[in-house]
Amino acid sequence: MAGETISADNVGWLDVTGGISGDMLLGACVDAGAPLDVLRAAVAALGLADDVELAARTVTRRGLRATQVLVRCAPNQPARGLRDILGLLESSTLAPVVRGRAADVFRTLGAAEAAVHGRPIEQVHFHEVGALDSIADVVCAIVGLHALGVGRLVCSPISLGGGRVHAAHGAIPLPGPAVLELLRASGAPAAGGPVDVELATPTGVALAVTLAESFGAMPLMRTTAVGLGAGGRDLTEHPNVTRLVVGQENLAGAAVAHGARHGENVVLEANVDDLDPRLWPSTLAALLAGGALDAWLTPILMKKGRPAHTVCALCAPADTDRVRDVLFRHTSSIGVREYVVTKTALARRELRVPVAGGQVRVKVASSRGEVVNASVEHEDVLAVAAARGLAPKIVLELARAAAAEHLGTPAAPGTPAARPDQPEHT
Ligand SMILES: O=C([S-])c1cc(C(=O)S)c[n+]([C@@H]2O[C@H](COP(=O)(O)O)[C@@H](O)[C@H]2O)c1
Ligand code: NI
Repeated sequence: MAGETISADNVGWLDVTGGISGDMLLGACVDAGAPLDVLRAAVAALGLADDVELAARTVTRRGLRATQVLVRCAPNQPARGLRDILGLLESSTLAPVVRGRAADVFRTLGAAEAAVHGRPIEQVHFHEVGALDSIADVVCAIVGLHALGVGRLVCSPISLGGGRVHAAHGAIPLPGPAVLELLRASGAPAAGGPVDVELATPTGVALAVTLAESFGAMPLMRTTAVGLGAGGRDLTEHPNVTRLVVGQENLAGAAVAHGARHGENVVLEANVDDLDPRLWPSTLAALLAGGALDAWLTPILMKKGRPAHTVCALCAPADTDRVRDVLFRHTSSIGVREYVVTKTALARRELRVPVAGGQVRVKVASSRGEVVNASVEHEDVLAVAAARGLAPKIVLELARAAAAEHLGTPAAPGTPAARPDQPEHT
């Protein structure tokens, strides 16, 4: 795994309406095509090859074929806290990206346990979670997703189940305290039921809320692989499986040709004719602070000939509730329209160009492999201008010219044909 280059061009949709645990996600990855040997190599990279054995078998759950991954561990393992687990990851030869994501999952879980038990995170005991099988589950699920090329993960709402589970400290009500805290902290959508057994474990939920970029329905994709990971039980009412759907997001021929990515966002909007106009700037700022990717105002003429504004906010589906709350809190509107929009985003990269002794970032966008836009980061222009005592317009022109020279493109509009002389200053 060490030093391995991982391609992450695919999107993954995790259907956890049948529940999620660490080993169910692992089963879904293997079922979707992640080679078991790659996962075993990850265990070896952790230095645990002698202690953890992975096996996979085909099972049926409510008539559905699925893969169950069995993680067998050497007995008499020491109790491990967050520091031990992070140390294990740090001293491994796993790829840095895998180490980092696994550490994120355990920190998320540690924070939830700390909150639930009212202890500092360093003193948290991971009860069952600290066992080797959970460490293997987390690391191998992350490696499995990477082996499938999943760069972006979307997750369905989580089915939690219900009833009680018998754990180290006795019977605990479900959803368990750690799961509830993970849900509270992440804002992930979840519901109890539909059966009275534990469908979502702390490790499974920590993986979902840490790795998923957003929650919702299956995103627009061209499906290339489907994997079903089995839980331990074949319930009579409900298939106890986690499903993983892997696919390509670059759907439309045009988008593929442009090297662009599709994504789904939500637009929330309302027509408002009675808000004190001095409140609009703070409203737009609050929308952005509340999670909106963009927020804007359009002057309109409303019914009854009233001059008014349409306030719009664009956000990720997972942020819709928060952004809607801001709209209601900051405007006088008592209703909001919402619709899902798709977006084609060109491939982009960041360039840093030296300008007047400083550095300015430039966002370079390409279509069909050709650079079509180079956008200078204005905050950097202002910073360099302030540091060097120059007018921002001079720094902007220098940055555009430097970017054009670096990219071998004609100077962007607004860039002078010849570079202005570097002003002297002491
Ligand atoms: O033993 C205790 S105290 C205990 C606490 C909690 C909390 O939510 S706090 C949960 N559990 C149960 O342990 C297993 C762990 O599953 P993993 O797959 O996440 O390791 C699960 O059944 C939890 O509900 C135990
Ligand atoms: Ni606990």
